[in-house]
Amino acid sequence: MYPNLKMYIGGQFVDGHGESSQSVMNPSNNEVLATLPYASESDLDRALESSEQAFRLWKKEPAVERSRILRKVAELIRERAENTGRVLTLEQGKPVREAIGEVLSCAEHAEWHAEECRRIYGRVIPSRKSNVQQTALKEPIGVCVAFSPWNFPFSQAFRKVVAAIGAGCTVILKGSSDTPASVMLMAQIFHDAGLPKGVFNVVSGDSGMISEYLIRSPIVQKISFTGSTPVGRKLASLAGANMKRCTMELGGHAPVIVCDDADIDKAVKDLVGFKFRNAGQICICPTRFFVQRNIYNDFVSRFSEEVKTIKVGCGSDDSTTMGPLAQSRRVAEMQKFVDDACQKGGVLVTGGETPSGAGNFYPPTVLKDVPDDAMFMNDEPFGPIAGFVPFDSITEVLERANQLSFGLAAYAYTSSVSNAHRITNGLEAGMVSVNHIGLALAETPFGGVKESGYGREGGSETFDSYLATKFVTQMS
Ligand SMILES: NC(=O)C1=CN([C@@H]2O[C@H](COP(=O)(O)OP(=O)(O)OC[C@H]3O[C@@H](n4cnc5c(N)ncnc54)[C@H](OP(=O)(O)O)[C@@H]3O)[C@@H](O)[C@H]2O)C=CC1
Ligand SMILES: O=C(O)CCCCC(=O)O
Repeated sequence: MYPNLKMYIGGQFVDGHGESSQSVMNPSNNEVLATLPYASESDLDRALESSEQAFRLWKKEPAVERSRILRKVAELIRERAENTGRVLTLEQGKPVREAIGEVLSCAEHAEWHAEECRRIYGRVIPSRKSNVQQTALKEPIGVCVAFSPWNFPFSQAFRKVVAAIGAGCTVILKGSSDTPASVMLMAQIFHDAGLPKGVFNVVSGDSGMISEYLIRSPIVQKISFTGSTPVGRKLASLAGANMKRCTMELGGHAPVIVCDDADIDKAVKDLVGFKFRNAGQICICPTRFFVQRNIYNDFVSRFSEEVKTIKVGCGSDDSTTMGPLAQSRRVAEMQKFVDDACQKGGVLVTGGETPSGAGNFYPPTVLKDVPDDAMFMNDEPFGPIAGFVPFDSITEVLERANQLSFGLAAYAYTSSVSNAHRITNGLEAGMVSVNHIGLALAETPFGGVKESGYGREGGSETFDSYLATKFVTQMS
């Protein structure tokens, strides 16, 4: 089931020539799945050269042809979703239904970009002289490099690749070392859809060496990264020093505001479902739960009762509703968040204890009365922990929700139009969802503000960072 791992360079699936190697682990049992190919500098040079050569032709490829290939990609994604999802679960751990859903969502991303890439319009600007024609052209910027994470190993990589290719750019992808098969199977789909060689390359190995080498290359025009804010800061600095354009999709610490006039049943169902999806390893995951004081205790107990229905287990088991954490190091991290919150006065309501045995399992955990100085309320837990605090007024809760340097997603539940208006206008976030969980669709912009990054993926903004505007004025 788990494939033999290769890189994809110049239209061929190849081994790495780097000296080191690394095992890819199964998070459900900590067993070795495969050995990760390690790129050498010469491998990276071949990826750079093939991308640069391919760009010379791909940038002139008519949009209708780019669109046709992306539609074929969507078709192949749907055909291969079951197998791709099951492989994704083996290396990342999420329940197989979630994994298949992640892969299928990329068929929608492919179709969105197939439609939108035919609407990359320039414009004619009325000139001051009758014999002068002024036009603003949109042109693909060139060879791009994408660094994608392990939490949504297929969809977070796909968002970058499909936008670059749809815009007429070429792209070198370095997926997470923990989840390499997902991006290799993605390369196979683009290959089988007839994408010309060199338009899409996949490399793997030492993240630090690869990013340093590629970002310093004069061939590369842009980078896109999804991952932690500390790594994002490092890559953005390197990109800045080398004058590369950047898209940064970084960490988050989403506040949830539940007003006393909310539909409690719906809020509990929605929020438990999304909080513990992917074992909470989602950058837009609801994390700090602010609940209005007069419904606080009732909400916490109803939320916790719902949490107890979650079935933790191996992602390949169809009855599992929450899998393990992707890496073993994250289990100790979770315990640190819980112990610190409790030592500082927080109350453990359910979960909160590291189980024994194989696999990176950690129970869905609910904390209440979490003090502001707790690690949990300041650093991104990126795991299956919900922390509750009461609030009294909208003014107070907006101040607390905006307190952190993160600004990715935020949520609110209220039946009051004026509360919804005040909250959506008052929150410092790139995305706000009110009375439902409605983010990360192909047709809607995805991205953050403050230290959650910049740039947008998806929506009508999706090609912006892969295009340059050329102004042409011509006297006849
Ligand atoms: N915004 C998001 O969607 C995501 C955010 N995160 C953040 O990361 C934190 C924990 O994940 P963890 O993996 O431990 O975090 P890291 O910051 O160590 O790694 C995050 C990602 O960045 C990559 N990476 C690390 N160093 C470099 C580098 N020098 N050059 C290029 N890529 C690099 C990693 O790839 P590799 O594994 O191959 O080294 C990994 O995919 C979470 O708390 C969360 O904040 C994580 C995933 C997704
Ligand atoms: O956490 C991220 O990297 C992106 C979240 C996407 C969520 C989704 O696709 O449903």
